[in-house]
Amino acid sequence: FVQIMSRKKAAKGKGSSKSPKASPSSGRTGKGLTVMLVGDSGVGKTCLLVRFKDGAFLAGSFISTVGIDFRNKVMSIDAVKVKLQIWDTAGQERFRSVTHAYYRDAHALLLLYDVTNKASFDNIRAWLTEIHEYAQQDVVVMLLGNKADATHDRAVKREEGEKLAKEFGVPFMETSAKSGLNVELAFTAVARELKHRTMKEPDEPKFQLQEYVDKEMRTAGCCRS
Ligand SMILES: Nc1nc2c(ncn2[C@@H]2O[C@H](COP(=O)(O)OP(=O)(O)OP(=O)(O)O)[C@@H](O)[C@H]2O)c(=O)[nH]1
Ligand SMILES: [Mg+2]
Repeated sequence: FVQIMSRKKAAKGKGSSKSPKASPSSGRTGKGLTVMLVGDSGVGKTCLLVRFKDGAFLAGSFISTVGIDFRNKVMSIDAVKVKLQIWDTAGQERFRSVTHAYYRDAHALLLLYDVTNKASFDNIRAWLTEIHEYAQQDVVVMLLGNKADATHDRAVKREEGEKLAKEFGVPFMETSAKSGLNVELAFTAVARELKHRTMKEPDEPKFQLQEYVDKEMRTAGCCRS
């Protein structure tokens, strides 16, 4: 198996996990929780990750990810440190077979479409089929409508995203890598869900991901960023 890295990472080589070899075989063996970003090319997966990791937005020219890229981030959830290993996949069709190899080791998937690109939304069904085929049955999936800041170019209504998510029984929210809207929340929500699963007390009620997300958004007012 040949490791392919994005050009950006190859050039910079900083901030990424030291050993991408840890995957795909050891995703469930103490390497932390693995969260994989999937969705069409250009929907903003890399930007979402960079926003989450570095708090910055990559404006300017679009550098499409080649193969797969890795970033680690430690989060503190209820005073417990949770290590997330985040896999940023290439959305381009020609890298699909690379991505397939990683699905089974992912604990959570953030599935993105671009609210300004109807085709990326229409492809969500195909992505869900692919997930069903390659990922673990108990994988946590969350649907994200990214680029929510781009009001003038919007092509997919928030309600459409909500409806699709409901149909497939997955939690949903709109995000923006540009403004930062819900970026932290998206990762926190899946990390919480995964933490609950691994450290479950016998009497503890099941963690309700969508309820948590809705509550967090309410308490943050209309525009959490
Ligand atoms: N307005 C706006 N633009 C965004 C946002 N997120 C990403 N973009 C832009 O969308 C383009 C694609 O972003 P990327 O993050 O590189 O897309 P990707 O999903 O990683 O694409 P692949 O690596 O090819 O799969 C870039 O030009 C970004 O500047 C967002 O939240 N709002
Ligand atoms: Mg990318």
